[in-house]
Amino acid sequence: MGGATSDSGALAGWGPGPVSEAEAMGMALELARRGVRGANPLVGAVILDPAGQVLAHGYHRGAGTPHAEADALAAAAAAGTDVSGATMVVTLEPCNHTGRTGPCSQAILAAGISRVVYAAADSNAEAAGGAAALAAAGVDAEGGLLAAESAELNHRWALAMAGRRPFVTVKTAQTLDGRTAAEDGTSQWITGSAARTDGHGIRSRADAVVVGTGTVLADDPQLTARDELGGAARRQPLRVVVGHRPVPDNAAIRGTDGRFLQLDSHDPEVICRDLYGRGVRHLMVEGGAQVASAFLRAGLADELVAYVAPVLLGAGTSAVGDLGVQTLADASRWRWDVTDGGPARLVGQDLRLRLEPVPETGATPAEHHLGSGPPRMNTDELNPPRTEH
Ligand SMILES: NC(=O)C1=CN([C@@H]2O[C@H](COP(=O)(O)OP(=O)(O)OC[C@H]3O[C@@H](n4cnc5c(N)ncnc54)[C@H](OP(=O)(O)O)[C@@H]3O)[C@@H](O)[C@H]2O)C=CC1
Ligand SMILES: Nc1c(N[C@@H]2O[C@H](COP(=O)(O)O)[C@@H](O)[C@H]2O)[nH]c(=O)[nH]c1=O
Repeated sequence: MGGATSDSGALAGWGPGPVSEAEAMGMALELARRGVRGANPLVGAVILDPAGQVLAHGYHRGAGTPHAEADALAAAAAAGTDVSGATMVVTLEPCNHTGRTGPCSQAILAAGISRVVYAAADSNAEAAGGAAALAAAGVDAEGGLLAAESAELNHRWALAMAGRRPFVTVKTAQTLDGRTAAEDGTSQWITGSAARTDGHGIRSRADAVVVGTGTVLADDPQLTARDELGGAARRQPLRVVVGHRPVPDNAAIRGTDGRFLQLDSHDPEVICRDLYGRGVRHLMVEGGAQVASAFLRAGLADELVAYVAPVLLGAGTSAVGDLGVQTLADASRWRWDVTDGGPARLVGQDLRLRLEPVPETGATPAEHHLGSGPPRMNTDELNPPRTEH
């Protein structure tokens, strides 16, 4: 029986023969890395027949889209592949709750999967319990295979979950010399329309977008998510202003849809706690420099997305302000994020860079990325360039 895949590309780098569960987990981790960061963890799944042949695979494409297990099951169903009696190898414990999608534990049971091998347990209390539910229904559920690799992939997401705060993406649009505005405060536009549309893609995935009063008074931003033609995206974030000064009654950010909020605080922890209480699980910080720096100083930046324009200003506002770093040894160090098509991509005329904080384990970025798991797939083939989000 032929294997089904959720992508047009096959699992490049892996031969057609049977694989072990550990090798399948390696595949699932590579699939997970295709996903996009945000409110949900990156997850990949591979379905094996009893002989170890790959029947189907899938991954999670971000909040609101099918989970990896559902994606793999859908791929199998679309190909007419019977997965009853098969093994689901997945990088995260299957969820047991109805969020924006249904519980994976139920989908797995309905498909007749008889064994589930997962890597890391789900640290999201709202979704956990899938393994126990599966075991109670007679499925052979086993956790822990390559758990460290899976946990490492989602280390910042897990930190956010444990802290009961949103996953935070800090986005900047900057010049080659790291400026986000000219000396007179003008900043529209540093990056081109393609990069701005890409940034709107993050807005539409995020639950809330935050700027400081300085940005509101300087730019009068709309802060809505819009497509390349300026049309409203289907999903709109809550528009949040932080700071003491009042937001003018006629400010564009107020809009007319009621999705506007001002928080009279300078403290990122307070802001995160408040927004989490309002259901915000992915927060995008759009600046300006003072607010972005405050999140960085507080260790509350889980992802950095920098759009770098081929422009020099020589003076003006720096993308980030004082981080309390006096000497190089104290520098805030980041690593390139290899997920979601890779850390660097040309978007129109601008370069989009994506980074994540180095986990505090002492391992080097290379050690983190390469891990010590089973043989790896060809990442180039797994990460085809994507043109939009
Ligand atoms: N290219 C880009 O990516 C972007 C560029 N910009 C540009 O940046 C400039 C504005 O920068 P900036 O003034 O830094 O803008 P901010 O949006 O960071 O606003 C700063 C103000 O926010 C309030 N505030 C809230 N939290 C904090 C905090 N933790 N620390 C300090 N202040 C806080 C304070 O005002 P209060 O007294 O009211 O409390 C402060 O004066 C503009 O020229 C704008 O065009 C802005 C965003 C993105
Ligand atoms: N200048 C600048 C950005 N600036 C950010 O976008 C906000 C304006 O959003 P809106 O009014 O919705 O179009 C502005 O206040 C600031 O937060 N973004 C970018 O992608 N590229 C740019 O060159």
